[in-house]
Amino acid sequence: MGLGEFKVHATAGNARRATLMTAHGPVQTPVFMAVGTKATVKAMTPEELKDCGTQVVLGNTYHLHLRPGEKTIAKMGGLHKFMNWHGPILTDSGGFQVFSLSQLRNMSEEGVEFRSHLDGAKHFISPEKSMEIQMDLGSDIIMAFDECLQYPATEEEIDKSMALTYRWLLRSKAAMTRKESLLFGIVQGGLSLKHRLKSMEQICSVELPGYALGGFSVGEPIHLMHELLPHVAPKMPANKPRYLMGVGTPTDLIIAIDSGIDMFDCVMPTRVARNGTIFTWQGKVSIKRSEYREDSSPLDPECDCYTCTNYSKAYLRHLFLSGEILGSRLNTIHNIHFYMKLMELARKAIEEGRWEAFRDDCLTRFVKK
Ligand SMILES: CC#C[C@H]1NC(N)=Nc2cc3[nH]c(NC)nc3cc21
Ligand SMILES: [Zn+2]
Repeated sequence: MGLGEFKVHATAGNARRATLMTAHGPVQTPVFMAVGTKATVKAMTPEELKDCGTQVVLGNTYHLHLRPGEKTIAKMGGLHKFMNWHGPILTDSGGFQVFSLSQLRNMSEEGVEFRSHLDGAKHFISPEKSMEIQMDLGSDIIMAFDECLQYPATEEEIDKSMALTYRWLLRSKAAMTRKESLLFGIVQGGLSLKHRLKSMEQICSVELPGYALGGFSVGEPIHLMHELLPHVAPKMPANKPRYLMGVGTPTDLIIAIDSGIDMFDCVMPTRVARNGTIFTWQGKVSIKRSEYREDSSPLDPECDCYTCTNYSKAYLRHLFLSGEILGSRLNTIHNIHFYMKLMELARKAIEEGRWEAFRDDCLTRFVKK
């Protein structure tokens, strides 16, 4: 397969089993991508990530630009070498983080001037600067620089923001000159089907190796996303990967795959693991519960991860209550393994013509508790 080629091997309704070829190897989809915002997936080594079935790790332009700086990472051989992760890396463009993390100073056609949330220093990011940062990092999949509107917003504000995001996509494409990298556009439009379809028309009119849906899971009731997805995702180019940004729970992933989404990322499995919430095939487990005080069983009897193979709920509860670092590590290993196993089984179910049954079984299992 050539760089950027997206080959669909099997379908089940809107669900697809495909392969995307990147400069650091093939990505089997549907895929869940582990979030490594500051050049690390928190509490896990790259070897542990690989052992859990991780294919793609996410990095972030905003955070890495502020610290340690993309020029430093470039001098150290690029982000793959710097973090010792030699599989595909996708980097977000910084738009979302500037709007959600920094003290926003000044928005213009040119770009965004903002103050660092770390030290208040002034920075400026534009489509060209975002592309330069992501190319310096050596990213395999580069996200276009988009304007991330805060919701709720008026019709006029949404239209204006979509038009700016479109103009910034054209500038991103012109500035992304690294031939090993794949540039993905980002469809905006909030929760209005009319605006989503209009943004999709604009963004997908630009020839690109992949397209993302942004602007969900930014605080809106998740059922609105579930209702919108079947009307939007299947209308995106069928021969290109579709990436749903920042989503989601195991239930969200199954529903989105059923609507035709191929790629996902979410901080949830790693974040909630550190807070003692464990995803299992029987629903969620809160390890701090007193019922687990002398429970010798693993987190999930149906899981074969390192944590479930070697440790009891009693021990993991003890580590959590004691605030031990090992507790975060073992819980994260399990949650990441769970998400990767869920994607592996989804890929097999689509390949083997069992998707509908697998989908329904998951939705029943995950709704408990
Ligand atoms: C509006 C918009 C938008 C999207 N734009 C870019 N560049 N990154 C994103 C990252 C996200 N993470 C989450 N949820 C945690 N929603 C996201 C949406 C975006
Ligand atoms: Zn496990």
